Amino acid sequence: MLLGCIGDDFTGSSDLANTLAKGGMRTVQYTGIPHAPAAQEVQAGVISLKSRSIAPEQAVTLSLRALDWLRQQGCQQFFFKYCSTFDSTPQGNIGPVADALAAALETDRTIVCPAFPGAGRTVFQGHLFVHDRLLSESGMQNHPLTPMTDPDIRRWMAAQSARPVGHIAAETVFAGAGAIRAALHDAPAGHQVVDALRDEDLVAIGRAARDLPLITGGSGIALGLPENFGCTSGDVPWNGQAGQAVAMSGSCSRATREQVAQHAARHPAREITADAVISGQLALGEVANWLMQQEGVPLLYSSADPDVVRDIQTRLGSQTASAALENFFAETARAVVGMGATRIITAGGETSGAVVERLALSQLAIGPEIDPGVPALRAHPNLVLALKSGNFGAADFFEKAANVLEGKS
Ligand SMILES: Nc1ncnc2c1ncn2[C@@H]1O[C@H](COP(=O)(O)OP(=O)(O)O)[C@@H](O)[C@H]1O
Ligand SMILES: O=C(O)[C@@H](O)C(=O)COP(=O)(O)O
Repeated sequence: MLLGCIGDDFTGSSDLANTLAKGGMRTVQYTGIPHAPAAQEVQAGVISLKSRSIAPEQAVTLSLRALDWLRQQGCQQFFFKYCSTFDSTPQGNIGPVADALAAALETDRTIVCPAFPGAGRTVFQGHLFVHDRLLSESGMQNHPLTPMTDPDIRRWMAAQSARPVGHIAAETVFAGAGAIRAALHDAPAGHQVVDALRDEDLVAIGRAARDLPLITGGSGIALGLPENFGCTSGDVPWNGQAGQAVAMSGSCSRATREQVAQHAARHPAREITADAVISGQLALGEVANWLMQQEGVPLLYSSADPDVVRDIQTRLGSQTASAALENFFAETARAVVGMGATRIITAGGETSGAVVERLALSQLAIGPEIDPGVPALRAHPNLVLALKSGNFGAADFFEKAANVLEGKS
């Protein structure tokens, strides 16, 4: 293994694995820290953790254990993947995990770059934009677990990290890999937030980061990495999977809410609420049966508007509401797979993590891209998945994913 990656959630990890696989690296996504060595042919290993919204010290412990395993596989470079909308709180977990990984790798400098222009995320003057809005006005200020209320990544990172936070500005990035490498070399020790507006900026940053032991960022920054290892892009093979498809959405992000509305107009869809789950009104077996009996691509969703989420969180507490819903989706996924569902589509990082952990899948092979940042994944000969990041995908994502998983594009 050449490149060892640690993703702080499952959708983000599949996003990164997608970029590396498209870049020609033989990539595997591991669900949690593997118990056995990697297969010999794997060049990039992406360990998915559900560490974005847990206590910082737990996230650090898990990430260091993942690092140990990746080091044992012989990796030459390490990548800490977080969200392109920098999902975190002033306590973490990006800063504490980046600090701990840098300390373990005995490196005094690394880069911080959530940019992903293909999905509309750019960093300029140290500020993160989602399309033409600042992060804090993009809808991410209403995220149920990690509301992003400050678009200045230097300030948000500095709140979380014990290390100094610097900045490499767009003018330097536009001057190319040599200029970025020199800026990294001359910068004082610490984390450098790097501006990036275009894919070519990310490729230049990737080239400049060739000798850094640790890189941190969104999947965009991985665009330039396969080339550093002599890999060139190629087609990702896929055998379609027939059988029952089931979609589940626990994401309340803006893009997902649109996808849910569009899907519900054409396919069977059923809403669940935290109240119904917690009060025990909702019978898991009945919901699973309903999903398995539907035609088309049935969707189970809790996705709701910010005012509805705020009301539930005020009454129940955000952790209680999230845990109840994540657990219900995970148990439902286990039930429908037990009943023969072969294509599972989930929306939302935490939601997807809960589902994949409950399905006890050890690793996922990377297939073709469904929409930017979302690959088709094969868990085993009878089960394929798509794990959609909350804000990714076109309005018809669920139907499109079911088709790509089936081998119809
Ligand atoms: N209606 C709702 N009310 C409160 N919390 C919700 C609701 N629907 C989903 N959630 C919770 O919000 C969180 C959404 O996070 P996640 O699944 O990571 O989505 P995203 O990828 O959009 O961030 C999950 O913990 C989920 O259980
Ligand atoms: O970088 C991204 O935006 C994604 O890869 C990602 O991490 C998304 O996380 P969720 O929106 O929580 O699914």
